[in-house]
Amino acid sequence: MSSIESKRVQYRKYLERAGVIDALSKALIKLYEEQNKPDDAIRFVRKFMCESCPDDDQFDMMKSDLEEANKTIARLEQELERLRSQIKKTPEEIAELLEDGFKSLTEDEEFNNSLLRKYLTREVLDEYMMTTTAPPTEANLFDCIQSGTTHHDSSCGVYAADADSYDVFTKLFDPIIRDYHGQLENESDVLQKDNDWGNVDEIENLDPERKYILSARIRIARNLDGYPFFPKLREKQYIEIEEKVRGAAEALDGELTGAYYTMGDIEPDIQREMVARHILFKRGDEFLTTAGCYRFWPTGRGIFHNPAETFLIWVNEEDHLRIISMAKCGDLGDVYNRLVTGVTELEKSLKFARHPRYGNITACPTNLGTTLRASVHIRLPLLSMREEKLKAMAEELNLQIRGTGGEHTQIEDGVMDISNRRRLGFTEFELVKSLQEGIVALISAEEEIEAGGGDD
Ligand SMILES: Nc1ncnc2c1ncn2[C@@H]1O[C@H](COP(=O)(O)OP(=O)(O)OP(=O)(O)O)[C@@H](O)[C@H]1O
Ligand SMILES: NC(=[NH2+])NCCC[C@H](N)C(=O)O
Repeated sequence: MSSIESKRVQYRKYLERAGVIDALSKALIKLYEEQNKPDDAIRFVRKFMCESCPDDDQFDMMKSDLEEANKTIARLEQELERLRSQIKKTPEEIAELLEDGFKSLTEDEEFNNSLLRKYLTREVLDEYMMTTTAPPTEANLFDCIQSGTTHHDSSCGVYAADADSYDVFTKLFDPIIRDYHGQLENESDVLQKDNDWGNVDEIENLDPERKYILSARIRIARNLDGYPFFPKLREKQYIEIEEKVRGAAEALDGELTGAYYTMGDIEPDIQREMVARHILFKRGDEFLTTAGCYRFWPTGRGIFHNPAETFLIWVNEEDHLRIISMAKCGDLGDVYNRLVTGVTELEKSLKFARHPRYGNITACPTNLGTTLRASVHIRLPLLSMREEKLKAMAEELNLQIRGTGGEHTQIEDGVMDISNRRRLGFTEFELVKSLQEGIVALISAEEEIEAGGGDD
């Protein structure tokens, strides 16, 4: 064997060992995580890593390959750190994190408009300092507010770590929910009644001449009963959820017939291309990252869609399911119809979580209730140049404006994403209808400006 070949053999062995260590360390960390002994895990893995390294002679032979080997080890170390940061914290550590987060949030003079900032008072913090949700999840307040205390520019700033979080930390969540959805005056016990899809035929094509609307989309979120939300999901649960949703989706028929693609099997280039075509979610939203949304990526994540790409299910993004209906035109009626059929079918085989007060339950309080966001990508060049007028109309019509790259993106070339802002306290039908009315009003305003008026 030539010395190069021999080096390669050694190097392969070395990498194999690194692979073994990698797998082993992950398993170990998880085991120790259960027992709340992170340091033992790290020590054990490091010791194992040393024992498994090639001896000195072998090391000499692989010197030229050491850079690669080091990268492998660095990746392993990084993985260890990543896992370590997820390991269960002591109540004292949690209290310290909460104090620090509260301090930095309340002392920030520049970014102070989040709902978290508005409702996280000293009293609320003290009351929940040592509280956790029910086992086995045992989420603490920090699991819910970590994103908002890190990103002071959040509009909301909280995510429920499990369904129980809404009840256990109610003095924080309830006012946030009622404020966001315009229900501050509503004292009733039930803020969201049963699903009510209404008369689907009343929803129409909003732009039959295809002058303004490029596409329409309605999505709802669902979470499976009995599982925590993304901040506390374990790797095994990600896989279980994916399996359940996949099974239910693959049983759909007619126009909804499609295939499931697990994220790990979608090439990165293809993923990027699907994101650019607005059909796939992206990884990396900073608010979600801090809340723990991308742990164990790409495990359990994926997408189901029909060949026409008009019916899609996102699996294990922000919620366990995002059920989506789309069309490359303004036919909101067609989109709504398909969504209703899809969710009705899925409900037959999946048990979705509901809250007695808030209805369909989601990780983010802004999505509770109907969980429905109906949107159009619309070109309104004249109105978009009149920013104040557009903003005032959106406010009046309860609409939200985003860029077409998704949430937290900017409007480009007069094309924007306009959707209903509220999701709770109204029926599904009322919200889609209100988006319909809002879009009709915006198109009329655009036409008025086109005709030389509308600048009052
Ligand atoms: N009407 C639409 N036509 C085509 N694509 C759309 C439409 N509305 C949204 N999208 C696309 O869907 C993707 C996800 O959008 P975005 O993240 O803003 O909202 P979402 O999926 O409703 O969830 P969330 O509100 O939780 O962020 C993006 O690629 C966005 O461009
Ligand atoms: N995808 C969402 N849930 N968006 C709404 C809120 C996003 C972010 N946490 C904020 O507070 O600004």
